[in-house]
Amino acid sequence: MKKPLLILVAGGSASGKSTVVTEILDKAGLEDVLILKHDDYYLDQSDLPLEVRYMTNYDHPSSLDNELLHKHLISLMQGKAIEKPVYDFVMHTRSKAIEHVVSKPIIIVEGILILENEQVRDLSDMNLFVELDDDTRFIRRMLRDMNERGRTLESIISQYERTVKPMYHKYIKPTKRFADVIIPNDRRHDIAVDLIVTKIKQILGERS
Ligand SMILES: Nc1ncnc2c1ncn2[C@@H]1O[C@H](COP(=O)(O)OP(=O)(O)O)[C@@H](O)[C@H]1O
Ligand SMILES: Nc1ccn([C@@H]2O[C@H](COP(=O)(O)O)[C@@H](O)[C@H]2O)c(=O)n1
Repeated sequence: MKKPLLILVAGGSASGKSTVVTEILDKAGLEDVLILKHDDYYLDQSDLPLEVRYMTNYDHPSSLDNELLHKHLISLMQGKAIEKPVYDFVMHTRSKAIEHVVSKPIIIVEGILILENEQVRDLSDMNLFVELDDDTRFIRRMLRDMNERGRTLESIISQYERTVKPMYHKYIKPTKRFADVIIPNDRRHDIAVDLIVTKIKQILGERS
């Protein structure tokens, strides 16, 4: 098996990381792709009471199990399968489920802090950063968290002010400097997507 192509996709919460990844894959006509969410690698907190878990700073690098992610990426890059944790956003911890995940020729990992860890960056072939202003991201996150993550408006606002916004500016935005391409999600970004698609095809061609 050829070495898989690893792409890391960072950007603030609700900046459009998943949406842009879908756009890239559709445009490239790529199907044999493994998409991993860094969110699944939040540390297990099942030993803590729920009230304490509510207060965890989920936008700080220390909330993520990068050691496990790194180990899993090494295995996947060697063509081996992994047993991946599955995160439960309602209970704020890992769920009891474990997912058996097989390696694919293209591996994409999305996450707010995916470009923060040097060991993970060292494995990557291409780093992308999706950019969107704070206000639009806040509105999109609010709608998503109420509809999909079981949150109240009050909890979304207080979490945003306490951790999401300050951590974005302290830890997430600075990782833009590690990006090969910055994708603006508040205006046309078809040129950025085309360049990325061309580069993916070039690397895959060289490896075949
Ligand atoms: N260009 C866009 N225009 C309008 N809505 C968008 C756009 N990009 C993403 N969204 C919406 O914003 C929300 C967050 O997008 P998503 O791709 O899930 O972000 P992320 O993966 O960064 O958290 C989703 O509801 C998505 O449909
Ligand atoms: N228990 C948790 C864990 C994480 N979050 C938030 O998720 C955001 C990252 O996910 P995106 O899909 O938005 O990139 C991050 O900003 C955390 O605040 C949470 O609310 N609860």
